[in-house]
Amino acid sequence: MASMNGLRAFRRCIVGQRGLRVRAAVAAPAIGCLALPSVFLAGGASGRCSPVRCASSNEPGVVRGILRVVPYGVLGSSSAGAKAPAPDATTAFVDPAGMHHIQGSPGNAGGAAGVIYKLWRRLSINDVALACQILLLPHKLECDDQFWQVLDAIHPLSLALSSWASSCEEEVREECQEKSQEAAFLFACAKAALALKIPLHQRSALLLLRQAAGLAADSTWTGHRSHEEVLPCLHPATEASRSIDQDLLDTELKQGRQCRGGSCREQCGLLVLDDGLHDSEISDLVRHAEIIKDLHGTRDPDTNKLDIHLHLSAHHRQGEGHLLFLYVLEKLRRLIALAANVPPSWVSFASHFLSHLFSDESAPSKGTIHCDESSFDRFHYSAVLWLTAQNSTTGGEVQFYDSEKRDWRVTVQPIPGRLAIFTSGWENIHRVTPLLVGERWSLPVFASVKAPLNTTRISKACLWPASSKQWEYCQDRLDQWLGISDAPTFPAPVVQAITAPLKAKFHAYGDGQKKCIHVVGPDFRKRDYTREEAVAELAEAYFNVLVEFCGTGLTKLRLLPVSGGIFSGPFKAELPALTADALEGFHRDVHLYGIRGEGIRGSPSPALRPLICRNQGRGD
Ligand SMILES: O=C(O)CCC(=O)C(=O)O
Ligand SMILES: [Fe+2]
Repeated sequence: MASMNGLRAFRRCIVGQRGLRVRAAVAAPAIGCLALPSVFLAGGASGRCSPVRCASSNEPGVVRGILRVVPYGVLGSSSAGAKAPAPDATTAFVDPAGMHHIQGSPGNAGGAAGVIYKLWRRLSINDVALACQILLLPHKLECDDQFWQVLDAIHPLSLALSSWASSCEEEVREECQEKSQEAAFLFACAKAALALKIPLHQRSALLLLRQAAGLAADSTWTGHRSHEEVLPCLHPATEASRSIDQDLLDTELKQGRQCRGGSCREQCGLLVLDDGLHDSEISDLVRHAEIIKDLHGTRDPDTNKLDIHLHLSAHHRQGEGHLLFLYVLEKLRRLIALAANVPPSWVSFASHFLSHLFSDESAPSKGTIHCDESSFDRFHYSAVLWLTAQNSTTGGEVQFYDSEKRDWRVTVQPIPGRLAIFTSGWENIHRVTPLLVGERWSLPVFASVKAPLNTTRISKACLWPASSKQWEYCQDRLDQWLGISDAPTFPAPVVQAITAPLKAKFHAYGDGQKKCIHVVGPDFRKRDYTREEAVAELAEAYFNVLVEFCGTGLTKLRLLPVSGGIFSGPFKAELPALTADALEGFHRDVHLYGIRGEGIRGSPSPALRPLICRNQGRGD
């Protein structure tokens, strides 16, 4: 195709006056990239025209003659059976991205982008080659810029940390390796980045905070246990209402786990671990709690109890103290997962708060006898971390009940850093004895244990797939189940470049073989767009894609209709026409300014300067 005919043909084709198959597919672009015909920008068939500029003449022939509508997707195939080769090393393909995916993670993206990320994911996760390019040799054992660069660029985090450690100079390499496994170091780095509010590192910092909590949980788990009981699980023999004190003790019980709405194992028990937190962490957490108590706390007049929930802590913005609270909570969540013998992703908090009691003769604490799961169905596992010391003289100990012997079976003395984890059912009816002297701080947490997905279905699909569809389901869900789809982010240069809709950024993945231009198209559902505004924004997005393409020196570009999926909103039916207009408008602008960016008044247009490139197309 050459000259204006190309553009006209393109327009006819894309708006559906010709080529029914193409029209149908373009008009319903949300079905995914593989099913989509691409709007295909190729180098001029004659070989003399570049995708952006005709090399042989200075005529402003930018888009004309180089657009071709093809009946396959940017990855080379379509559900209608048309096939083209997968993009090779000389072809860039466009990813119509969503802003929150670019800035967050590709996980769970749908439509065309979702299909592209599947490919992207397989290529870029654990991409050690990429890691090595980015690594500079660090000399210092600090979470310096170098450290963050590595962390932001490589996923999963454990791989990033080991890459960082192995990049250390030989004499400190061993020390780096130790540091990369040390909860305190990783948490200190996370705190530094989060407290300094360095937006770039925030995601890595949160991952790091979780990693640190996971390591700390493992070490507490293997530490000293002052008490360990395996118990038969119990629940009410008949549908029982919430009860406390004597009513609860009188409830008839039978064996078995209730665990409503959850996926608990038929294993119940009580475990007391002694190395829950370091001394400095305990004093920092108490200090944090005291500050919030003094500023915001309101005591329950009936129980003389004051609870500080996470949102109150967050609201108060005690930066470091709040992060410590988050870290401790995450550590407790991990420990519950270990005790419940389930993956951490199964455990979510239903409630948690820093709890304060102080002895007050006028309103002594009551020591209500209760069962956590009887209070709330969704409490499947409980844990309490104690931050102060209590004993039989001071009161404030925790007693667990033996329903068969009808007596207290064990008394646990709170000491700072001690931690009890127990199943929340009727096998663990308990009370806090009235506090007689002093003050008491504890951190009780209540967790639901729930398999995030239908694991039976996943297992079946993975072990005995009856169809390719089932196999796909297996791969998708397994990724999700293992947390893989949540793990990666886009590479830092992409995240840094695409900070707003309409921006585009080229990145080569997988040893530089897969060349992708990410672009965030306008989301026409976000506000009321006039048709002109819609065309203008699309044109800007295409412009940005072409500028990126220009910079690559590549010869072929596979482009699909930007904003063609769910972003098309009210323009869904009209999108093919909008696409044609946007590309035509783009052509007009270039015509106006001239291909070298000289404006009509002779002044260069800086916006168009990047378009002066010499990509020599061969056609495809
Ligand atoms: O603070 C404690 O030691 C335990 C509190 C408790 O049992 C609860 O809040 O359910
Ligand atoms: Fe309790």
